[in-house]
Amino acid sequence: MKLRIVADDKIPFLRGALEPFAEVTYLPGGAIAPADVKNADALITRTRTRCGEALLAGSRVRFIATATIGYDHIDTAYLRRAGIAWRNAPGCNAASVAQYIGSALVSSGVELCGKTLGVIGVGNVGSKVAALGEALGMRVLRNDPPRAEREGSTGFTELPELLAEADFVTIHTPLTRDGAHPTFHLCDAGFPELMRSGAQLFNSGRGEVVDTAALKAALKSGRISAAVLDVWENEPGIDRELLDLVRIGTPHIAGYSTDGKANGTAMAVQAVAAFFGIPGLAEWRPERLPEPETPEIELEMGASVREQVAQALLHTYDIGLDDGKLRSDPAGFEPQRGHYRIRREYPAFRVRGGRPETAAVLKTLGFTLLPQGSACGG
Ligand SMILES: NC(=O)c1ccc[n+]([C@@H]2O[C@H](COP(=O)([O-])OP(=O)(O)OC[C@H]3O[C@@H](n4cnc5c(N)ncnc54)[C@H](O)[C@@H]3O)[C@@H](O)[C@H]2O)c1
Ligand SMILES: O=C(O)[C@H](O)[C@H](O)COP(=O)(O)O
Repeated sequence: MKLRIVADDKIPFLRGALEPFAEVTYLPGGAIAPADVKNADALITRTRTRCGEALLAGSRVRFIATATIGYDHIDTAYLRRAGIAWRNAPGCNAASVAQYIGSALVSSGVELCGKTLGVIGVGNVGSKVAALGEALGMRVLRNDPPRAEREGSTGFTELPELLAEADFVTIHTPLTRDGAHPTFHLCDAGFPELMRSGAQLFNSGRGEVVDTAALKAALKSGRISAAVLDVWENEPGIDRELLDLVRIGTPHIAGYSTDGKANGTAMAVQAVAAFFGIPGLAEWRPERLPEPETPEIELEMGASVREQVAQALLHTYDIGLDDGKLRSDPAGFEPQRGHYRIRREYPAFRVRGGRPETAAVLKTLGFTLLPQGSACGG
């Protein structure tokens, strides 16, 4: 008998991949109910399907693949008890989040070179964000107590010191509520008090890592000068007053590059194939990603290095577009995610005409450099 798989209908590139081997039912992630999964062997999910006892008790599900990095929607303790195996997609959209942070930084209007970037949570995403900061000429401080415990403290900074020194603080931890270093409300009322005056706070980890009331108070008092939020407590019912207070607010799309989505889908398909012993899918990937609308960037002659780098980064990802859409329709949080545009990462773009220093930065970030005056695509 064919395998039965229930999959979230908003996972791009998935349709067709497993159909030769399985009967696949596509459903809206947030609406997947016990009756839908009762006779399924496997689920392929996103963050919108809460995978715990309420959904899975009495089902025949043996495997869950989530096409996402985060897995706080999965009750791993229950799955262990129930004998259900699971996989996430580590690193799949890390470069996408770094692209998001790149646009958040260059759109701040601040001269970044020489400023300090504090990265909290230095895993797949945080490491890429740290590398981006260094490519932009920033001094980078890294805070990651679990890593510091495992690897030794060299290269890591204690949180109070990071907060005292960073001009930009960016959060990239998972959401955890127990263990030695829980992150739930890591940014509480005391956190802004430790931040350097004039500093900005970015959160693209999980909304619940930041206490909404504390952040609102800190923004109102000016203790934190500006915030960029991609993730929120209680999504999609976000706090409208907080949205009004932040410099940039987006509907949890930092990881939504087309490349990141394709990676997540590929890792989920490969995980299902490995678990059930399906042949021929160990290297499966979506065939070809759509090209960016305008893959070539002609940098403005005479512009400064800072302006040219900002032009290139914002060309690949215009963060203001997502901010504008959310502000004009905060209730459209989920539809804006569900119908997200094609957004390619830096390596899908070719640049021409930059200053040598600009070219060096963009090359480090993965852009292709075109010689001056070369033919299209040449
Ligand atoms: N906004 C988005 O679209 C988006 C996209 C991808 C990931 N995420 C979120 O970002 C998180 C991080 O992703 P990742 O791929 O880097 O995960 P990861 O597991 O590779 O890295 C997380 C790091 O955080 C560290 N950490 C844990 N607790 C900490 C604490 N209390 N203080 C400081 N550091 C701590 C861990 O040691 C680890 O190194 C995910 O769990 C997910 O919730 C959001
Ligand atoms: O954890 C992740 O990978 C990201 O937060 C991801 O962008 C979540 O996307 P979703 O499953 O909510 O579409």
